[in-house]
Amino acid sequence: MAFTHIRIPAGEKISVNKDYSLNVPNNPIIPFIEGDGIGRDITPVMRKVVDAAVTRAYGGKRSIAWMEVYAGEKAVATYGNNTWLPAETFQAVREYVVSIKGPLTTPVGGGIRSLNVSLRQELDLYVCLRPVRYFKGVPSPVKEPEKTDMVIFRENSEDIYAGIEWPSGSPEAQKLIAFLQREMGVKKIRFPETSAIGIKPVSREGTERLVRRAIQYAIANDRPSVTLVHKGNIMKFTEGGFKSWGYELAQREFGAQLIDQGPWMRLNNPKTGKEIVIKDVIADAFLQQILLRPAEYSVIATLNLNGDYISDALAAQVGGIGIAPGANLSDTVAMFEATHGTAPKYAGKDMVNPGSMILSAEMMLRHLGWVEAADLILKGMEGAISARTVTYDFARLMPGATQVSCSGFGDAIIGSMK
Ligand SMILES: NC(=O)C1=CN([C@@H]2O[C@H](COP(=O)(O)OP(=O)(O)OC[C@H]3O[C@@H](n4cnc5c(N)ncnc54)[C@H](OP(=O)(O)O)[C@@H]3O)[C@@H](O)[C@H]2O)C=CC1
Ligand SMILES: O=C(O)CCC(=O)C(=O)O
Ligand SMILES: [Mg+2]
Repeated sequence: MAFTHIRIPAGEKISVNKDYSLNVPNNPIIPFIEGDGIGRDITPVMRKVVDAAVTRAYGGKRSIAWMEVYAGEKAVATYGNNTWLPAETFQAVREYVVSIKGPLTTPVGGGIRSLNVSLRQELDLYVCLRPVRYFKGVPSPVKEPEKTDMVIFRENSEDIYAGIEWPSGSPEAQKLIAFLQREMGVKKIRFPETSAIGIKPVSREGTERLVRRAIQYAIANDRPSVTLVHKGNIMKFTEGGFKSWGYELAQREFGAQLIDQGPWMRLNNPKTGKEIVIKDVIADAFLQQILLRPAEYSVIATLNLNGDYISDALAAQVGGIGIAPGANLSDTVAMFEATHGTAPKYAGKDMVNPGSMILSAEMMLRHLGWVEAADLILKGMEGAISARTVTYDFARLMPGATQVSCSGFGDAIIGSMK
């Protein structure tokens, strides 16, 4: 079907096999969303770095055909009529299988709901995958940042992010509160007249598909443990359910056995024969342990809100959200995106760190199987940082470093690929 505003470049579509593996042509069409705020700074730099890596790795045999698709402020400017997320953007992202996006603005307290969350929900991108690793030379607030090496699997389709909530005083909130009080015997709403109210759906299916992907990842990548992070002591049936269903899945599908009386379990990695420990920790305790004993954690499986908080907290330990990459995944579609937002005060200043988006693209290249190009991006990033050529966020913590612009950092990465 023809698009209205999306221009299809010369190139070929990626397709998905029955076993979810990809057929990647040498000139795949990759949709990209520029993003709001600093999106206009970091997205062009990401594209330039990726193109340089691909050219260097494959000498013209492979190239990416970038296809701009629209969301956020640029969509409204392009489509009019207050169109924040055009239907053809969903269609393109689904049809072309692998895409990358810049950050999108979400107003607080009113206005449109999160476009980021809408994309994830609509496309059922149920895994938010956020690896957190240290690059040598990056300034960090902790003494041994290299001990932080975790991969977060954040459930991306349910929890309070489902957006089922009503404002204080609204007829809907009043109706729901009255129902809870009259029909469900609820007596614990402290200020029923003025309460806003939200609903937190957490399902067995949603938990199982997320935890399954986390364990599969641990097996494929020779990781020593998977930790279920939850607040099940307080939210017994939602977060507590996540914990129980996660353990049950590990037993049922991966043959995990209790360690002593449990609840911790172990399973044998069928690829390596090594042990993988399945454990759990309560979310608040986890947030202090990642600072005190980060080496004890490897793969993390958690619910949507916990995963949002944990992502930024862990990113800070290894240098900040300027270099925190990520991906949103369904069984077939993959949409890569940075962990950070639109940082509006820096928009258009060619100043911020493009590292998060570049490393998200590095994950994307690896997902395509273009590992040589992905490796070149890592080499370039490591080279630029070790030469102490960095953007403001690192420079302010690295006395004597050379501060460069957003685009200057991209050029330093390209220069270090040699
Ligand atoms: N996936 C997405 O699209 C996301 C969108 N958002 C949205 O973004 C908007 C702004 O959110 P906000 O809470 O300010 O969070 P942001 O992540 O946009 O920014 C917070 C701070 O993080 C630092 N930062 C962010 N990105 C970079 C970068 N590339 N390089 C260096 N430093 C960086 C800056 O710190 P400093 O001031 O110290 O320099 C910045 O002020 C909101 O509308 C929010 O909803 C938020 C998160 C994810
Ligand atoms: O959608 C948003 O505006 C924020 C999302 C967010 O913080 C995240 O995904 O990490
Ligand atoms: Mg966040």
